[in-house]
Amino acid sequence: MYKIRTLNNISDEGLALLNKDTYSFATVDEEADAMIVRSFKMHDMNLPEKVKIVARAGAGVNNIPVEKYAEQGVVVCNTPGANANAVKELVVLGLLLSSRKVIQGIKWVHGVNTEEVDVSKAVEKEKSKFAGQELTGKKLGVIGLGAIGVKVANIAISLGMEVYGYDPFVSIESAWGLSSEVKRILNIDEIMTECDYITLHVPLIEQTKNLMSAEKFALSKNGIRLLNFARDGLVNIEDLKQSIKDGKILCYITDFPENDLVNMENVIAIPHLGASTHESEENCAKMAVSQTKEYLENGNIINSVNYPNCYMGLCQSYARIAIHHKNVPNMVGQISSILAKENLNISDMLNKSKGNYAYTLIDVDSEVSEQLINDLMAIQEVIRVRIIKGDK
Ligand SMILES: NC(=O)c1ccc[n+]([C@@H]2O[C@H](COP(=O)([O-])OP(=O)(O)OC[C@H]3O[C@@H](n4cnc5c(N)ncnc54)[C@H](O)[C@@H]3O)[C@@H](O)[C@H]2O)c1
Ligand SMILES: O=C(O)[C@H](O)COP(=O)(O)O
Repeated sequence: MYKIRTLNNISDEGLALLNKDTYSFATVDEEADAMIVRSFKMHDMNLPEKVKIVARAGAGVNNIPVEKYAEQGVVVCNTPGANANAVKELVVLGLLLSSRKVIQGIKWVHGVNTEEVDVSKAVEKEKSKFAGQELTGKKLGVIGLGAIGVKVANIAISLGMEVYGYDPFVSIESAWGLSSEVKRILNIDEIMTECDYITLHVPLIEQTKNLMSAEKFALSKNGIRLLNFARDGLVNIEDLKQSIKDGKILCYITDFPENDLVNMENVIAIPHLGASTHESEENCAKMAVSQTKEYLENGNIINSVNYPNCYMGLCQSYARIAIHHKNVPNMVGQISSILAKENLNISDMLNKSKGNYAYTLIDVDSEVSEQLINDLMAIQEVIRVRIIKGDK
């Protein structure tokens, strides 16, 4: 029986995939074999040793100490693309809200004193205050062409925008999905100088902190619209405030409100609703739960951000040995000589690495002794060893 701990509300449709004969819910952290999380900040948490996998039902993993967990032999996975459509749709709304004074107009309508004023007449008098601009023909810069950036770029093309895309690490899959009408930009400064609208779709990592700062705003035209549906921390808030005052930024629309921005003119702050649709929550939860099951039951790693993806299907031998270790030379040699010493026959094997960490899956034809597990754990670079019962 495996115990699952949820650190945020996770969609019931996803949790329903946890069959009751094999899974139950942990009420305290210490009981958990796996944790399923959305934006709960795990950095200050002491992760109990029993936890083997953390599944992020969503994209961003900056709330999880990914490297530290790798060192503890804990797999962290996310659900790439599962909420991309929901975010894309909100970005379209962001483009429109930053172009048309709809929010200001609605506020004005709600403020009309209908005891004294005929609103239908007042509308025609006042509406000129709320005139905006159209998207068609304007230039949009998309920074980050992953699951979300590609969808945003493509829909902007169909809205008649001229789209500039910047992503020095774009994947082949993303490149295949991108409209050929998107102009590939190799230097982010060109996005700043050319575009009327800029939208951010990169992860928050050390290299992207303060990606948008005074130096970049200095390059932009006056009156641009900046959309941030990716993360706070990507935009330097002090520099942003100054650029709004200077008229460089006509509208900053963000999914990540911060105290300094909440009541600022020309800022539209949304309470982190990018992924909050029924469909996206269901998609993310189903993916996170399936990946958790695959790892706990079969040792297979899918969509991991700190260990290599590794898939050997179901174990059709006697048992499967799953070994988390450092990515250093001679690990496979050391592991297989321990198996040979115990006269254990290998029927299938996979070894993969990602950065400083590696993972080896070995299917064996007979029982794995406690001694063998201890011998494997005694290898200095081995972090965790798990035995999974096979079909035979
Ligand atoms: N508002 C929300 O609710 C919401 C929902 C989902 C994701 N997000 C945020 O959006 C981010 C992107 O999500 P995604 O699903 O598209 O992720 P993704 O991993 O599919 O795409 C991220 C892209 O950013 C690119 N990138 C990395 N560093 C870069 C840099 N310095 N310059 C330019 N490009 C760079 C990568 O190559 C990749 O193509 C997530 O990391 C998360 O922070 C927010
Ligand atoms: O990175 C993400 O997937 C989004 O920011 C969504 O976060 P949430 O699951 O907390 O809504």
